[in-house]
Amino acid sequence: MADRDGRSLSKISDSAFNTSQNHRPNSGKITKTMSAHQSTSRFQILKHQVVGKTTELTELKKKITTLRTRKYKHDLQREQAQDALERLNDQMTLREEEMANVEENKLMGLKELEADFEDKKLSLVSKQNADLQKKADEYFKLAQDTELQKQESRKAELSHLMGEVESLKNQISNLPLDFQQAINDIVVSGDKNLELVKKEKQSEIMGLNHSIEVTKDLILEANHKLSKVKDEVEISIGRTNTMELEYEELLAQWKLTENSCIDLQHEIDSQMDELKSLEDKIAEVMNNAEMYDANALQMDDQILSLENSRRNLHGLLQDLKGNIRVFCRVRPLKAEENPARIEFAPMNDAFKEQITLVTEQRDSMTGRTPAPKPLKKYDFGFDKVFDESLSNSKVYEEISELVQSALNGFNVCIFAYGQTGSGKTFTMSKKEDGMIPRAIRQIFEEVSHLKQQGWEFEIQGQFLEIYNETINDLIGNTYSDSQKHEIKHDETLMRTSVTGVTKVFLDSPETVNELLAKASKNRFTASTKANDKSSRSHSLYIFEITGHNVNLNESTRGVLNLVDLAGSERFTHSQTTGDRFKETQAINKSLSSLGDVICALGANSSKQHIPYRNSKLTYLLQYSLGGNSKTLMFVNISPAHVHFNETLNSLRFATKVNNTHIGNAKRNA
Ligand SMILES: Nc1ncnc2c1ncn2[C@@H]1O[C@H](COP(=O)(O)OP(=O)(O)OP(=O)(O)O)[C@@H](O)[C@H]1O
Repeated sequence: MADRDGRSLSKISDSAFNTSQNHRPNSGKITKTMSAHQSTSRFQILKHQVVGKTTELTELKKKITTLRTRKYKHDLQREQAQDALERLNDQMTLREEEMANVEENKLMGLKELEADFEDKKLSLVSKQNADLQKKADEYFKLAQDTELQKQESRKAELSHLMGEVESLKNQISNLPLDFQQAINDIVVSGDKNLELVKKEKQSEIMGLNHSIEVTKDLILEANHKLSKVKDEVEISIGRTNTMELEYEELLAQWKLTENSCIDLQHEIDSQMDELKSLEDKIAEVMNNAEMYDANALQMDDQILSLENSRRNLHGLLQDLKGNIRVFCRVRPLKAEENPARIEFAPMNDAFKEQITLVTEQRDSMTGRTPAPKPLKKYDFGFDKVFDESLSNSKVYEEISELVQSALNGFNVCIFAYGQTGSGKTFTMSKKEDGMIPRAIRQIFEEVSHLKQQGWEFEIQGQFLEIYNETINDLIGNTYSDSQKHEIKHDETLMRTSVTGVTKVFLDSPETVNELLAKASKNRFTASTKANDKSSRSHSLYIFEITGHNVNLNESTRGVLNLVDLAGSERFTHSQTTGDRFKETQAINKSLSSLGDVICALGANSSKQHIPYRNSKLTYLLQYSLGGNSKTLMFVNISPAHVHFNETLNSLRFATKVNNTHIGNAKRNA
């Protein structure tokens, strides 16, 4: 209830109570607990960050391991490919060597064959020549021997010898032919042998050629495989290069990551330190909080008792100010109005604010001011005087305590009194700015504030008007002049109700504003039908506020009546008959009844009859005008000189009200 206290006691100077409210230990406890909560939530955030960073680190490590495995596999493949290449190179070298050997063998075989053939040929020829020579030598020797023998027996045997020689000659002639034949045979057989050897060697050569062809095919195949392997090796080398680049990139990335991991680790470490110190602080705060909780319980009791004192002090302050107060408000002169104006000379004294009406003494016949200008002054004193420069917000500052009283369980009546056009509606109902919208906002703000201190409030509203002593419901679905609404009083509970008038539960300023708009629309519709009736009807906005506090075991019920009265102007000649006369009569009756009731209440005699029944207005407000209530009347006045008399009358009526002192107000039970 600090605001309640603050607001109600702000007017009391040197109020140590107010100061102690602002520094009460309970608020300290809340601050420390909040700081403990903040530390805890900061700790949670840091923890969350640490978990996130650790996960990131693990992911990066996994990625690096995968890449390392991939690199290792590629390296292995590359090495295998290089081995295969080397093996193929070796095979190829072997094959080439084999092929060279085969070629060499072939040439050597051929050379051997040729040499063999030549040797055999030469030995055969020399052998035949030697045989031939030998035979020739033998035959020559034989011939010589025979010659010698024949010389002896030549003659005898000449013929025989001659025959024999002849036959021998034949034999000799025949001998070379055989011999030739034999040589020929030997050559033919040598050739045949040579052919056979050749054929043999040729078939060997063909076999060798075939194996050379096979070897060539193998070499071709090996070359083909080799180029394939080379291609693969090229690809593999390309891949390896890419992978090496990738690997280097990853390595750089890994380095960076490692660095950021290190930074992160540092950050984590420092955050962990921070967390640790926060945890220590939290533990300390929690310890303190427990201590504060214990103190808080004690404080709560003190607050409850202070709250009671505050309420009593607030009541006392209101009593000191008097239960009926009058605020005078002067509206600005309108542009379209005659510039001739009443002069006001406001001045303050210790208890009242003074307003002095200064007017020229005019000649009643000519209406002109005779020279020199004699001035006439009328002095009035009210609780407050607001000059035309003051805004509604300034005015509201002065009434907010009264509105607060309704929440504290008092009946409050705030009237706006004055002639038509003097600023009553501007003061009371101006959209969002008037006393009614401002009071609504304050009530709902206070209700939500007091909720924290265990107060639960219920607000109900009735919006109605009194025109020609007839009550109309301004927010019912069937606004109609003909509908009869009766005022009922419960004398035991001191409560008033009006039959058939809509009573709504109000749960937000928005709901109230919607209803105010509806009420104003209904008034406007009716006023256009009935020749500006709105100026000649009283509009009443009644808020019933009930509250209960379980902690204090206390209940309150206050009624806030906000009333925009009908124009207070007197009869004019044009109003002596017809509806206007009736209207004016009804307004005058109700306004003078209001004055009479207030005066009777001020007479302060228990036996004094209070004429509530003299008008619907006073009868309806019976329980809100008595000693149990607080009343504020705005007297709205115009500065236009043309309204001088009405202004004077308004100020006189207000003075009558202001001079009344009704006993101390009591809260409703
Ligand atoms: N304090 C003010 N500052 C500026 N303008 C004002 C002020 N008071 C009244 N007015 C203006 O004066 C005119 C008359 O005011 P308003 O309608 O509030 O008078 P009223 O007394 O309620 O009249 P009625 O009895 O006809 O309802 C309006 O145009 C209003 O805007």
